[in-house]
Amino acid sequence: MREPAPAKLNLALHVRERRADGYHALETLFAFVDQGDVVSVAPGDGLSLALTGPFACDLGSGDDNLVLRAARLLQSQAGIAKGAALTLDKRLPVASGIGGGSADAAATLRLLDRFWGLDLGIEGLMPIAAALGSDVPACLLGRTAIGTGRGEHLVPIANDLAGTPVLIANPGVALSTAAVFAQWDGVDRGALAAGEVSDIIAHGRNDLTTPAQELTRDINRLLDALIGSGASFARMSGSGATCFALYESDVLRDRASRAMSQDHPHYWTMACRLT
Ligand SMILES: C[C@](O)(CO)[C@H](O)COP(=O)(O)OP(=O)(O)OC[C@H]1O[C@@H](n2ccc(N)nc2=O)[C@H](O)[C@@H]1O
Ligand SMILES: Nc1ncnc2c1ncn2[C@@H]1O[C@H](COP(=O)(O)OP(=O)(O)OP(=O)(O)O)[C@@H](O)[C@H]1O
Repeated sequence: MREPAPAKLNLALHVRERRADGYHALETLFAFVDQGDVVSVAPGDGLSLALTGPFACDLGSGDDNLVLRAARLLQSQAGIAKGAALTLDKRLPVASGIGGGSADAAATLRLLDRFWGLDLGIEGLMPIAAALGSDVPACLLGRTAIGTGRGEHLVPIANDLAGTPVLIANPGVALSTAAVFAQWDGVDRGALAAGEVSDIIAHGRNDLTTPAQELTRDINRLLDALIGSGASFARMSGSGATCFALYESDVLRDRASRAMSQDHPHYWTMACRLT
């Protein structure tokens, strides 16, 4: 049994306030693409995790892996002692702003809900997701949505840009989410616009871009390369350093992808579509 863990994008991310609990109040437009990690499960005694895929070497398969944390939390919340032999095919770069770990945790919850026959559904799994991380509820829902609070209050929205060709690129730099938030200057630059996804993006920002750029100059270089590649739009996702670009056609996107691999051979790229 397998479950996709699609990459998450923050099409816009407005940071409004530093809260007393150390988190930041956000307004963000979450969206997903048609590619990402994959979590699969087979019968097993106890809980175990095996890692495969291009980024397996950047992660441990120990207790702190979000797949095992999600499985353990679900086991204890459901009051069951069933086992699971889990495999994570790690295709997304780690600590890169596209929610890889959050997507894996969410996919694990959906997968084990079926595998263990718990039938909690998305609604029943939501509190467990929120306990695992700010992005896990959005990844559990897996639909275009406006997120508020620390990202866990979600309102789904129809995506007028569904199917749009996307190129996602990372300069090969891992950024700590906490370190990027710590660089935010405390200035509230205003709410998300109302309207369709395309309106929200056009009038939106990623307020973590400048903080992330203070930690790595590669983001400026990557955004310039994407904008110069024929994209109709480019922005950083989450706390970076991954950026995404939207294209008017597959041909333009694929040409940009080839140019990026030639000009920046050490960058990681993924050609995909908004869902
Ligand atoms: C940047 C985003 O990816 C945008 O969707 C998320 O806000 C981050 O979500 P995440 O990686 O699931 O983050 P968590 O694991 O919950 O938190 C990691 C750290 O990021 C900071 N953090 C996270 C979320 C938030 N709303 N405010 C924060 O200040 C906190 O220092 C926290 O200790
Ligand atoms: N399965 C996993 N995949 C990725 N990271 C994991 C996983 N399990 C634990 N982690 C840890 O979680 C941290 C954040 O990883 P993740 O890839 O979710 O960050 P991110 O892409 O910046 O996510 P976000 O956009 O939600 O901030 C990493 O430092 C990593 O060590």
